[in-house]
Amino acid sequence: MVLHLENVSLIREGKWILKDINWKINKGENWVLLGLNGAGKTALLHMLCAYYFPSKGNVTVLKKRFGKDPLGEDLRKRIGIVSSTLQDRIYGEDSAYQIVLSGAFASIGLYQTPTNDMRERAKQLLKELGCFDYANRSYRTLSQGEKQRVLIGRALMANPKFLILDEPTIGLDFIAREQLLEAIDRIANYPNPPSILYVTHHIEEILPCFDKTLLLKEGGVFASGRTSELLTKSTLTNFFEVPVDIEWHRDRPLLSKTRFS
Ligand SMILES: Nc1ncnc2c1ncn2[C@@H]1O[C@H](COP(=O)(O)OP(=O)(O)OP(=O)(O)O)[C@@H](O)[C@H]1O
Repeated sequence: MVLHLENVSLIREGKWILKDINWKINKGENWVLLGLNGAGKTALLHMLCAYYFPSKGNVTVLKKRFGKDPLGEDLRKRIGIVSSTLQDRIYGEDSAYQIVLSGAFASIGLYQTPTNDMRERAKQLLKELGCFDYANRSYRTLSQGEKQRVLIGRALMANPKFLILDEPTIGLDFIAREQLLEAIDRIANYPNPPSILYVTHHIEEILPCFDKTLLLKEGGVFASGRTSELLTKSTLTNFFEVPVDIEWHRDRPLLSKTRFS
């Protein structure tokens, strides 16, 4: 099991931000976490990364029960994360290559000497993700799309079992977004892939490899299960509380609002 949340709730400043969340991610599953602004996605992710401790309930990630088992560096390496919080912490003067390499140590910046195997793996990831041409450029000079690929490379460096991609397409144009989604699809089809959790507001970004979806609304689970069964006109109309239509085009969903109310 990759993730198990049991009756997880979170209170901040007297307000229930997450309410009674139950959620299991099994090995081999790829999930989308979908919610509108303020639904609690960031709070939930902070809990998975042990930045927040639940006010109630249990969080278990990769067999480590938070608050019971020591978490340590090993767990940090087994969870790869790409998020805007991470992006803000990266050192702009580091090269794309150094940033990918730093993933081997789950560190921000390189403080240890990488082995030759690590160097080879970093180069291979840069190639796979189409970053090789700018491997020696400093991070701050990269475009948003280039930065996101480098961070995905960093997240993959330690061969994680769980890869969390928190709104990775923010700020990307259509072409950069589709290229990034193609790269994510390739990762999902690796021989021994990590389970991927893809957090988004955008239904059209749900790739066929994301077979499971959790709809988060006002801090609670609105629905969860097979993506194809959840992404229906009636479920999404109830979820968004506005009438919507959903169409499928080449196994990708397209959402539209049917009328203004
Ligand atoms: N530390 C905190 N103290 C008080 N309220 C908080 C705290 N952290 C989050 N919240 C509130 O909890 C709710 C959920 O916030 P969260 O950032 O998790 O939403 P989100 O789904 O990530 O939204 P977005 O898509 O806009 O990033 C919001 O109403 C937010 O204002």
